[in-house]
Amino acid sequence: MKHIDVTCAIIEKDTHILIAQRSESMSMPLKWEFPGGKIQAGEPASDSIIREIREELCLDIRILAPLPPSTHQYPNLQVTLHPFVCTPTSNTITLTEHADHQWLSVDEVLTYDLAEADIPVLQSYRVYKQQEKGKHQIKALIYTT
Ligand SMILES: Nc1nc2c([nH]c(=O)n2[C@H]2C[C@H](O)[C@@H](COP(=O)(O)OP(=O)(O)OP(=O)(O)O)O2)c(=O)[nH]1
Repeated sequence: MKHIDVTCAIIEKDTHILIAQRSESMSMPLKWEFPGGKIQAGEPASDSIIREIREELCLDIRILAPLPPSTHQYPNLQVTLHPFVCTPTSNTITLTEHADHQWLSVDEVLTYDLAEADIPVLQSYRVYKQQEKGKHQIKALIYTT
């Protein structure tokens, strides 16, 4: 069974995150995903995601946090996704491979036809956001007491 390691970016802007639609000529045509791609031999995952987002979206990003890797078994392929929560550091998106992109709330993302491997990634992103919210509440408590 073929196994690949793939980085993907959950790019945040305000309260929305970006998903991209795979083109008809890609594998898993027209599925929606977090943009990214295969990690090259010897390449750190954090370098891979910055390279992939530059190549696919012509966008510069800064990594805010890694999320836990998640492995999914497709019928003929095993994919381990290495997700990173990111913020854009440049303004314009130009798609070089994908058919479309959308900025959406997490609830809206769930209504799109996502690649199956991305569902657990979205769940860990929800957990991450809850933890971040908790940290901010603790900080606010410390500064107001
Ligand atoms: N980039 C990305 N790929 C994903 C996600 N979820 C998911 O199952 N995949 C799969 C789709 C592809 O099989 C693989 C990523 O490889 P890739 O983006 O380099 O795809 P590709 O079309 O170049 O691959 P290939 O089949 O042409 O070799 O991982 C995701 O959120 N982001």
